[in-house]
Order: sequence, then C-alpha cells, then structure tokens
Amino acid sequence: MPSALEDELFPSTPGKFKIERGHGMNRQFHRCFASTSTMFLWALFLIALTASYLSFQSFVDSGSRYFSASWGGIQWEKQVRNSAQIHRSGGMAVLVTGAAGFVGTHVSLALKKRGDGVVGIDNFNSYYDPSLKKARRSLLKSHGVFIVEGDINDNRLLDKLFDTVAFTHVMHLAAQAGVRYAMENPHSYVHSNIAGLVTLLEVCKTANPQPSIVWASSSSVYGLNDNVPFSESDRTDQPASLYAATKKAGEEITHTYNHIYGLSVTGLRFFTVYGPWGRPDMAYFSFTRNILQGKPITIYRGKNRVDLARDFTYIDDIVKGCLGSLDTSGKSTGSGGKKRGPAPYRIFNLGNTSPVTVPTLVSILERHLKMKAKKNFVDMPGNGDVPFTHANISLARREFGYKPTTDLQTGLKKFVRWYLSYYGYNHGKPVN
Ligand SMILES: O=C(O)[C@H]1O[C@H](OP(=O)(O)OP(=O)(O)OC[C@H]2O[C@@H](n3ccc(=O)[nH]c3=O)[C@H](O)[C@@H]2O)[C@H](O)[C@@H](O)[C@H]1O
Repeated sequence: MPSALEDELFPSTPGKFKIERGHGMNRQFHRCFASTSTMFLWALFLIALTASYLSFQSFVDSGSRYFSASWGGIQWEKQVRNSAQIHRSGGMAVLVTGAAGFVGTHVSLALKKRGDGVVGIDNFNSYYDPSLKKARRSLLKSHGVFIVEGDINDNRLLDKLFDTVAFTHVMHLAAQAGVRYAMENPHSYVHSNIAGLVTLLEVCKTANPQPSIVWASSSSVYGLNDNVPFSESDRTDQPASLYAATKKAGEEITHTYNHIYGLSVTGLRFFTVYGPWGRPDMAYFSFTRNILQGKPITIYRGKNRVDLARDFTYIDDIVKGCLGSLDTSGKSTGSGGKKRGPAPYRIFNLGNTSPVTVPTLVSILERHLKMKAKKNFVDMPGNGDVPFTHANISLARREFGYKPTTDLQTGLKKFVRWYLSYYGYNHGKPVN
C-alpha cells in the first residue's frame, strides 16, 4: 500500500483525485492544499537538483582548469629558470609579456642575444592567426627563450613566475592592439589594456625586489592633437578611439603605481611599428597579402581628400628604443608593497620622424612586390583613425641615444622579403 505522502507526491493518474476523493468544502480545501504542497515539494526538489548540477559543473570546470593548466610543476619551473639565466655581467632578468607578439618576439630575441635572461608570457589569443604567434614562439625557443602560455589577468600565474625568478625588469607588451577593431570588440581592450595592466602592476608592486617596468603605450594617445611634430608634453586628453583611451588610461594607471608604490615606470609611445614577423591586421601587412592575391585594397582618405599619413617606424629601431629604455630605467624603490622613496616615471615617443602617406606606402609595396594594387579610395570612416602622426623624438635621443636609421623604403623591402619566404612565395608566385 502506498503511503499518503507517496500518494500525493506521485498520484497514479491525474484524474484519480476527482473520482476517489470526496465532495464538499472540507474535501475541496484538502485537495487544494494537497496539490499546492505537492507543487511546492516538486519545486524544492527541482531547485535542489539544479543547484547540485551547477555546483558539480563548477567543480568540474575548476578541476579541469587546474588539471589542464599549462603551467606549474618541476619541469616547468626548470624551463622558466633556464630561460631567465643571465649570461653577461650586469645583465637583467626580464619578464616579457606578449612575447609571442610582433614587438615582443623581436625584443625578447635581442635581449637574449646580448646575454640577458628572458621569460615570455603570452595568451596566444586569436585576434589574428595564432599560427603566426606559434611560429614566433618556435623561433624564440630555438634561441633559448621559453614562453609561458597564460594571461596577464591570471595573478596566480604571475605570482608563481615572480616566486620562481627574481625579475629585475618587466617589458610589458601584452595588449589588445588595433585602432579600428575597438568598435567591434570594445571589452577586449578593457580586459587586456586596463584589467590586465592592473593585475600585472599589483603583482609587481608586491614583488620583492620590485622590478622596473617598461611598457608599450601608443602614438594614438595624441588623438586630435595637431601640434606637429607630437611631443611628450602635448595634450593627450582627446583620444579618437577606445584603443587610444585605454593606452592613455594605462599612462595614468602606471603613474599611480609609481607614485604610491615606488615602481619605476617607462611608457613608450610607439608610432605604427612595421617589419618582418609583423601583425597581419596592420595596413602594410594586409595590403601585401591582398596585392599578392590580386584582391582590392581600401585606402582611406581624410577630409577634402587629403591623404592620411603615418610616422611608420621600423621594428629594429623600436627594439633599440626598448633596450635603451630598459638600460636606463632606474630602480624601483618599494618593497613589500611599500614605497621607500621616489622612483623614475618616464614617457618617450619612439617614432621615425618622417611621416609617409598611405598611397606612398602602397606604391613602395607595389615596387617591391613587382605587382600593381587594385586600389579603392574611400573617405575615412569615423572609426577611430587620426589623419596623421609625426613623432618628436628628442627626449628619447637625449635620454638613451635613440636614433632611428631605417626609412620606409628599406624597411618594407626587408618586410616583403620575409613575407615571401614565410608564406612560401617564389618570385611573387605561391610555392605549393
Ligand atoms: O601608432 C600606434 O600607436 C598604432 O599604430 C598602428 O595603428 P595605425 O597607425 O592605424 O596602423 P594601421 O592599422 O597599419 O594603419 C595605417 C594607415 O593605413 C590606413 N588604412 C588602414 C587599413 C586599411 O584598410 N586602409 C587604410 O587606408 C589607416 O587609416 C592608417 O592611416 C597599430 O595598428 C596600433 O596598434 C597602434 O600601435
């Protein structure tokens, strides 16, 4: 015989109540009460079931994150320590964020070649083809540089890295780059350029000893400034894109950490960096790809059909600027999260000082590729672009002898040579 409760919870047929259970007000009331409590118990049961499913799911998620973490363990620590070994007297141990990126790869290589210790960190995101980032990683690996796969928002990983190596410097190049993409995916800029930066600074501030920090700001912070050439003292409170706004915010945020915690900080305003192993999202790179594939390219034009111009800067010059900044960065003064005295806070333009228009860039590429571009000229859409950039580099020259030596013609020649060999072209034709 089923109990009364069982009977209520699991009525054998829905019509059963009507037929078997009584008549009159009392019965009606009982029936109503019984069905309400049944529903209530069912609801409780379902809630409990959902809650246990969700907590199981989160256990599985965190468990798999833990077990599939691509960092940690004795072997991993050994790789990190080996990569960080210094092979010259007075050398530095540098943590390079965004090491599988364009600038990150070149800077890591240059540091390693002169005997500094280098450990990279990169999240290998898919903003552009991750296979290019993996190829850069292989290049670095062949020179003894180890890149940890992880995100700068992961403070446990950063803490672990600082526990493993007493980094003297951080070269912070990890960022969400690209001016126009900010309209498509604004949150990725906040995630990397703001939240990631703060996570990194929090770890650096408590590290003992504190490292000196050199990081990538951008020429885009000048925004609508029209003082030419752009000097570090010019106004930077009129950003034209969210990308620029996050880089400007980075300058303010790093200033705060310098002021409160005594971190030595140098911000570098890069001017449209180009060269071998570059970024496929940038104009010179995507133009090259399209010209070779016979596809049209879009060339933006400013107000009154004025050509846009950029102070294109070759990667080797930028690398010299980065190394010069690291070498002259001065020490952080804090320890255990406390400031012990004032520390350097610096900002430098790293540009080329000779702006070139975008149509001229295209004609140089046509010459090197020996192919004509199919050009579509369109009015510059309101997507964050600025009409021109032009760097005054006298501060960097004075401070660490920064002197760019590669003009666009020469730099693009080197880029095209790399492009053709990397993507397997022979005399302009793809090699199968
Ligand atoms: O100095 C910086 O701080 C930034 O430099 C770079 O931004 P930009 O100077 O905008 O470079 P890039 O995209 O190559 O466009 C170059 C020119 O081609 C024009 N452009 C672009 C695309 C296109 O299809 N057509 C076109 O005319 C375009 O209008 C522009 O005039 C970095 O990407 C950025 O991450 C940041 O580091």
